[in-house]
Amino acid sequence: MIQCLSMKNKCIYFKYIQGGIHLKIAMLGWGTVARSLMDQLKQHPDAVIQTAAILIRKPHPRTCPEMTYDYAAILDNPEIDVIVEMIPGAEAAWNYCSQAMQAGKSVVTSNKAMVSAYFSQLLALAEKYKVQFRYDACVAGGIPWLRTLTALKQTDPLLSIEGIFNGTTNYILDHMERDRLSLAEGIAQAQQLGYAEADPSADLEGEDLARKLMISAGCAFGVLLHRDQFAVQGLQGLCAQDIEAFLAKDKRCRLISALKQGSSGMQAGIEPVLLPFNAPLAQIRDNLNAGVLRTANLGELTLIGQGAGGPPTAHAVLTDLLEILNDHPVSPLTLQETNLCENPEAVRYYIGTQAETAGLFAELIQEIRRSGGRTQLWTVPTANNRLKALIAQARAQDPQLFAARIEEEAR
Ligand SMILES: NC(=O)C1=CN([C@@H]2O[C@H](COP(=O)(O)OP(=O)(O)OC[C@H]3O[C@@H](n4cnc5c(N)ncnc54)[C@H](OP(=O)(O)O)[C@@H]3O)[C@@H](O)[C@H]2O)C=CC1
Ligand SMILES: N[C@@H](CC=O)C(=O)O
Repeated sequence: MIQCLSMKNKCIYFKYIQGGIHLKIAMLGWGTVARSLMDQLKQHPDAVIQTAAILIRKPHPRTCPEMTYDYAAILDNPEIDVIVEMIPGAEAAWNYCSQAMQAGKSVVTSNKAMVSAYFSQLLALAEKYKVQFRYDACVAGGIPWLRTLTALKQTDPLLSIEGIFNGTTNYILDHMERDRLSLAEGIAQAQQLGYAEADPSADLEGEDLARKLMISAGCAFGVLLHRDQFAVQGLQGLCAQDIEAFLAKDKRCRLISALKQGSSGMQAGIEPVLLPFNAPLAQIRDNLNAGVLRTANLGELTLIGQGAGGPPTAHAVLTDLLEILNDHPVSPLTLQETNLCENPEAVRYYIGTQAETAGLFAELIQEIRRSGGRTQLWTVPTANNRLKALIAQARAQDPQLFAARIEEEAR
């Protein structure tokens, strides 16, 4: 029996099979996340979700009957309720997902490049065509981060979010320290483990984090951040001598994203931070992610879990699918434009660079040493914007410069 449930102008087809409700999906992509999703669908005790089609692209061969190169046929198939989009990059995915919603199909995606680039358009399409749009897998892999932000802000406005949201770079930092891997070896291992983006420079240079911060900002604060509103610094230039210098000072480097309501407005930043060994975020190992949120009444809440890789990401996709199947409503989200401001506090930085460039910081040096041809300096507390401007100038001279903000005490 087929029953048409009320999704206003378009129907989702539910089938009652042996007493269980059945949802038909089409997967877009057949990579790390899609294969893990297929495994989890097969393991699920109630066979409630059926994969009717898998969109692949040539020259990938059709290795099972569900595989197709024909997206139009997927869109035309009225039995397919949900498009599960798991490909890299914004543009092709946006074409697929926008067409899907216009065809009355709900969309579940793990694609943060697309969601961050087309966030308000995707929300508007879902509203217009009365379909569901779910994207929990886009941030922090298996941690229910976005759904927690969305739920909490309804009772208590969020004050800040921060944490570690890229499994690849956390894995690299952890294993450069523990196994003395080089940056290149760390990237290669993270790729093998299925943590890295198709283009791993998105992980290394922090663009993946920028996308995740933009999506988190929408769910936490209802704001639409644009990529050109905030600076991002990744791990480019980091070398073994830098790691040795951090250890000698009882510091551990982590790539931290933060978004907070300051006294003069909202501040956003993504950069490497040197944490004392006993800081909570310094304990985050391997590909784990840790999201810390603060609200006025709840205080601080930290969620730690698998942040990258097929199984945790597919788990988040499956959770979204089951919510659609169970007809859980999505909390309405509208995004407002906002202005960001600079952190006005004085900060200290570590800078690893070549001898010639180090001279730019002459007035600000608290400590300086040389190691293996690298000049390593620790600055005195200095106005944030002055230091950032000097670092940008120095990096133009030495692309291998690595800079990290120093956090003095564990918070
Ligand atoms: N891996 C992870 O830990 C996480 C990934 N994500 C996101 O999930 C998505 C998938 O990631 P992942 O599975 O790791 O990526 P993979 O690179 O492993 O797989 C991507 C798949 O998409 C296919 N594909 C690429 N472009 C197209 C296209 N235009 N049409 C049809 N198929 C296409 C690729 O096909 P082909 O083989 O032919 O290139 C491949 O099968 C990405 O958006 C990623 O950012 C999100 C959270 C975590
Ligand atoms: N490349 C990403 C994958 C998950 O979002 C990461 O390493 O975190």
